[in-house]
Amino acid sequence: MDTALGIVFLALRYGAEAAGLFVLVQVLRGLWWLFHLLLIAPPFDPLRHLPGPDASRLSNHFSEVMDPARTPSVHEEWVKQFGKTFRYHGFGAHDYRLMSFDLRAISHVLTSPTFEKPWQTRRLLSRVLGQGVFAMEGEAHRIQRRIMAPAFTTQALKNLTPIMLLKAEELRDKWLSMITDGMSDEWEHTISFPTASEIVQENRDAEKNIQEDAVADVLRWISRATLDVIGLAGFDYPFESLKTETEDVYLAYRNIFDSMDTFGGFKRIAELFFPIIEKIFPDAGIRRVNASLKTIRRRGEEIVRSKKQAIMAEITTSKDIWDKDILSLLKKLSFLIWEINTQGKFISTFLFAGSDTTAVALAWALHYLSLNLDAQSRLRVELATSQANLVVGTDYIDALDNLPYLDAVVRETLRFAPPVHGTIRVAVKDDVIPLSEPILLRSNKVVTGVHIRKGSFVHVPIEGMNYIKDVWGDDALSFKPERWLSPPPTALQYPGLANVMSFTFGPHACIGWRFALLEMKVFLATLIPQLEFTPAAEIGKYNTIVTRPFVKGKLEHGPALPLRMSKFTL
Ligand code: HEM
Repeated sequence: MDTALGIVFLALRYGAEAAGLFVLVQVLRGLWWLFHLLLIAPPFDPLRHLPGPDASRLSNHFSEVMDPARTPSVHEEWVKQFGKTFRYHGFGAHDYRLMSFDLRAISHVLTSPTFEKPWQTRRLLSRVLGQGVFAMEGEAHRIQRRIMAPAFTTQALKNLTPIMLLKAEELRDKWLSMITDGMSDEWEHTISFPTASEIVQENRDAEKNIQEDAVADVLRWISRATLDVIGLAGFDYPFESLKTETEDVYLAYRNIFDSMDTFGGFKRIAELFFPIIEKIFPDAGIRRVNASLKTIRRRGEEIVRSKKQAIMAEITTSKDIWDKDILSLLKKLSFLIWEINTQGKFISTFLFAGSDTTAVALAWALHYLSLNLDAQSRLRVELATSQANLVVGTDYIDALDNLPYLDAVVRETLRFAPPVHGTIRVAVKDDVIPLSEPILLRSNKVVTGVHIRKGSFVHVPIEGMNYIKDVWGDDALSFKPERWLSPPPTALQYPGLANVMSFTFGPHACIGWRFALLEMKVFLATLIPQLEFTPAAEIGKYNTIVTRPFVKGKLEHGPALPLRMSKFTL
C-alpha cells in the first residue's frame, strides 16, 4: 500500500514538473518564433527590396488590397507609382507580400508547383467543407480533380440543363406572381428605397405596357435557386428552398455560409494558428457551425441509407434472380458505395463553390443590367428573336451559345464584378518569379525577375487583373458588354478561363466554370424576356470570401440586392 502511495506521489510530483517544463518549452518556442518573425527574418526578406507602399510596425494594407470600394483606384495609383509588380504589408511592417499585375508573373505563380494555397486558407476551408479538393495539394489534389472531371464534361452539363431551366422558370414564376399580388419582400419595410420612378422614370420606354411592380432581394432569391440546382444536380437532393426556407439541411448550409461570411475577429485568426482554442473555448459561432455540420452529416447518412434500401428492395423483389436488371441494380449499388466514399466528400465543396459564387454573379448581372437599360433591352431583343431555338433538347446549350449578346453580358459581368476578388499562394521553396516588364528595385537596380523566399505570400488580384487597361482598353472600368462583340486581341489571348481572371487558371482553376457560364445563361434567358429590372436602392460592394452587394448605409442587414421588377410585355 505504502509503495503504491509512493508511486502516486512521485508521479504527481514529477508529472507536474514535466508538465511545467513542457509548457515552459512551448512558451519559449512561441517567443522565439515571434522574435524571429518580427525582428530576425524581415531584414533578410528579398521582397524588402521591391518598391511598394510602406506601413508602420502595426499597420497593414488589407483594406487597400481587399475592399472593392477602394481597390480599383488604389491599385491604379500603386501601379502608376510603383509599376506592375510591388510589395505591400500584411499583418505589419515585417509581413512583406508580393502583388503583381504582370501576366507573366501571375501565370508563373498560378501554374508552378512551387506555389500552393497557404495552409491557413486550406485549414479554414477544410474546417467547414471537409477534406475536399480545396484543402488539397500535389498528388492527392490531382486525383480529386480526376475523379470530379466526368461531372463537368459537355455531355454531363447537357444532362443538367433541364434542372437549371426548371429552377429558372420556378424563380421567374415566383417573381411574376409577386408582381401580380403586389407582394414585395418583407424586409423592404425596414429599408427606405427611393421609388423606381424617381430613379429611372426618364429611361422607361413610353410604349411599354408596365402594369405593376414589386421589389425583391434578388440576391437572396437567386441564392435559393442556385442552391436548389446544385442540390438536385450534385446529389439528387431537393432542398426546395425556392418554395420555403425551412428545410433543415438548407438552414444548416445557410448557417455555415453566413459564418464564413462574417469576420470573426482576432479569435478566429488565433484559432487558425492554434485550433485547440476553438475546442477549449467554443463560442456561439463555432457551436452553430458544429451543429450545422452534424445536421448535414446525419441527413447525408439518411439519404444514402434510404437509397441503399430502395435498391436492395428492388433486388430482393425481383422475380428472376438471373433477371438482367439485377446487374444494373448491382451496378447502381456499387455506384452508390462509390458515391458515398468519394462524391460524398464533394457535396459541401460543390454547394459552397458552386451555388454561392454563381448566385452572386447572376445578381451582379441583374444589377448592372438594371443600371444599363439599353443593354437590358438589347439582350431582351436578342432573346425574343431566338425564342424558337430555345427549346430544351440536345441543342439547347448550342442555341444558348449562339447568342452573342447573352455571352457578352455574362462575360462582362464576370470581368467587371468577379465574385472572387482575389486569391493567395505561398512559395513552398525559394524561387525567382519571371516578369514581362523589368522593375526598379529600391537600390535602383533593374531586374527582370523577383526573388521570393519559402513561406512568402503572393496576392493574385483577380479583380485587378480584370481591370487592366492594356488588355481591355481605357474603358476597362466601365460595364460594357459590347466589348465582347469584337474583343481586342489582348483579351482574346488572355490565359484566364473564359478570357477573364475570374475563374483563374492552372491546376487549381475553377472546375465548374462551364457549369457557371451555362447556369448564368439559362437564368438570364428565362428571366429577361418577361421581367424588367430597375434599381431600387444604391448598392455597394463588400468582400468577405465572395464579393457581395449590400444596400449603402445598411451594411448591418448583410448582403442584399433589392431590385424593382415589373412584367415586360411587348
Ligand atoms: C461564377 C461562378 C464561379 C466563380 C466566379 C468561381 C471562381 C473560382 C475561383 C476563382 C477558383 C480558384 C480559387 C483559387 O485559385 O484559389 C475556383 C475554384 C473552384 N471552383 Fe469555382 N467558381 C464559380 C463556380 C463554380 C461552380 C458552379 C462549381 C461547381 C459546381 C465550382 C467549383 C469549384 C471548385 C471545386 C474549385 C476548386 C478547384 C481546385 O482547387 O482544384 N465553381 N472557383
